[in-house]
Amino acid sequence: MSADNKRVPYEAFDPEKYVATYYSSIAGHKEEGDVLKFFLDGLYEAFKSGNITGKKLLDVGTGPIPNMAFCAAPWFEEITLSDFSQKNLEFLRKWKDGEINHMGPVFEYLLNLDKSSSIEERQDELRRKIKNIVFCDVTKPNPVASTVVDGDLFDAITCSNCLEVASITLDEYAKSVRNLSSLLKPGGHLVLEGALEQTFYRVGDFSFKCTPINEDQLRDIFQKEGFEILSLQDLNENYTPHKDESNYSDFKNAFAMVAKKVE
Ligand SMILES: C[S@@+](CC[C@H](N)C(=O)[O-])C[C@H]1O[C@@H](n2cnc3c(N)ncnc32)[C@H](O)[C@@H]1O
Repeated sequence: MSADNKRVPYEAFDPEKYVATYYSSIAGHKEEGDVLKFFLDGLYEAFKSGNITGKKLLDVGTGPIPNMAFCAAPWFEEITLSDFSQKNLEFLRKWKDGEINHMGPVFEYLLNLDKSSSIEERQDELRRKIKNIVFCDVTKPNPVASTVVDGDLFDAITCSNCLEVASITLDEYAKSVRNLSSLLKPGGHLVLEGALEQTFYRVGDFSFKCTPINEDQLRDIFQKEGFEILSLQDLNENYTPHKDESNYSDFKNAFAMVAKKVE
């Protein structure tokens, strides 16, 4: 674990509690409004056209949940999942080996939108295409050093609810964007989702600090770091908002963004 991240005690992140709190049903946690549905709809929208495609995909800060990779899998040959927490990496390996099947409600919801094939087929495809499950620290240059050999960069990166929790200041957030960008081919896509103006979120008894970034700051950072923003949605009136009083997190809004690294 890096020195800087000692202040981010990710050994306290309990994958089972996280899944039980935020992903046990498509309604998500009752204090969070419709944010899970919004994130999943955003993923479906990003990938449904097939325009985001290529050989190698990296998912950053996967946590115990490969939902972004699930939507991307039909369009890529090789997938790398990554996370800072060894507990999450172990959890993902167990899921890939078929020892855990915790993704039912999320996969069902996504397949209902795209009506392509059965959950079993899509889950098998994803498990087969996942080639690496590796440690990642987005706050460091070359965040997944072990998987980028001879400058063979990724065609696309997906990342949800990670950048704002991996950093505490906007400067750190911008550095993490730069670090991610260094892994992406020019012209490659980034599909990013997350919380806006969130200062903490809780897993079990543990409260994790976040950078309370807003939409203008987000746009500004990505444009300065050499991305063209192709789409940026936030929670609109179609979704139930987050409760004002919540023990679990304090986000004011959420976003789903597709951006392209300028060539
Ligand atoms: C709120 S969870 C999000 C998990 C999943 N992507 C989702 O959307 O539900 C945040 C994740 O970011 C990971 N994380 C925290 N700091 C990180 C860092 N410096 N580099 C990479 N991942 C990090 C945590 O281990 C955790 O799995």
